[in-house]
Amino acid sequence: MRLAGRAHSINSTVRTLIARNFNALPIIDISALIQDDKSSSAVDCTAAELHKACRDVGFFYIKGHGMPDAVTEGVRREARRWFELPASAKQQIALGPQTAYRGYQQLGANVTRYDGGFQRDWHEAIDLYKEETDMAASPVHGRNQWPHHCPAFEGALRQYIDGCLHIGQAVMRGIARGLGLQPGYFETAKGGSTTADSSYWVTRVIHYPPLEQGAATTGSPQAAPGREIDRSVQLSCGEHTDYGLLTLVNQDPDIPALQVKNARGEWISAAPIPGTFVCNIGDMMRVYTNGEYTPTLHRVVNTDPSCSRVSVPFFYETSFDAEVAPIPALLQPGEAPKCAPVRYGRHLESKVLSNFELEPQADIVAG
Ligand SMILES: O=C(O)CCC(=O)C(=O)O
Ligand SMILES: [Fe+2]
Repeated sequence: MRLAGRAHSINSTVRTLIARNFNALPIIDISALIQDDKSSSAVDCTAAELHKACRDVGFFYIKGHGMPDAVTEGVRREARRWFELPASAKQQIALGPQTAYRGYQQLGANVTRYDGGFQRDWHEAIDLYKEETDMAASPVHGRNQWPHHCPAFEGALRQYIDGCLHIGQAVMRGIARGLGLQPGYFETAKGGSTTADSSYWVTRVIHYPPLEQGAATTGSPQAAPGREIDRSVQLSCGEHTDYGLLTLVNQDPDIPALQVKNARGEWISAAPIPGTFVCNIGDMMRVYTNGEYTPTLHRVVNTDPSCSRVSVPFFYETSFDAEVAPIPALLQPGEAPKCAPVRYGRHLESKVLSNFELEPQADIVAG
């Protein structure tokens, strides 16, 4: 791994393409990182595993993360109850530009854009973001719309977010170490701040009904005339990469729905494994590593005809204002940066502002 020096014996793009022919996702025990024993050789081994997984797959499971099952299961159980509420109750915290895109998105409001159009994703969700103090600085800055009328759900969510921040920080320290950087690199690299408190975060609580319901509404005349793509396969969530550093996915057991694309174009199942999170790296890691780590396309297809699925992805990010650029120490002598610098918050805004088609859809009844 990096700690022993970085031998670029073959062109890194060629190597990435060869390596990305994965058929399964690695499972990595991160308990040494959670214990934060800086001198432990177990930490070095874990860092090496993370490096290989980020470079060759972009996805991996983590176990030994320390979050009790009661927390991961509790947040999904309370979410499921909340999504069973009548549509009118859920719409009380509806998201839109006026709520800084925080709150409830009804079924089909989230879209995946393709050349020439978009397809509605067949899910409903609650979106929460870190609350920044300067509300005027961004269209996504604002107060969250917590499900106040369900205290058990709100409590479970807050506990879950605290735990995910801790796990995200530990995994990013391992990734930094695997790259041969100081373990705290992704904290100190954040626009001059030196505390983990500057990490931005996003969480999305998602409910995916079985897809049969969705198929009937694809191409409906009420939906954005002329622009919706009539694709034969309705997806729960269309293919995409994530926007930031690291995603942790807490998903319902027994319902394989998350799929990850390998270099041969095959969709590999990231089926649930009890006690684990599925993790993946996002767009910012490509820039930081000058393309050595690339985010992997993934999608969600809930093919179970009888069960809806709940997942609660947590996105552990760099600070909102971070100027993300290839890390000089990761460049080979004479290697030019090929990834243009990007400000994380601007990247997030551009994605969030194009994620939704919020006009009323007369044919879709959520709840
Ligand atoms: O629900 C899942 O398993 C993953 C969802 C996802 O990819 C996302 O929200 O970015
Ligand atoms: Fe994703």
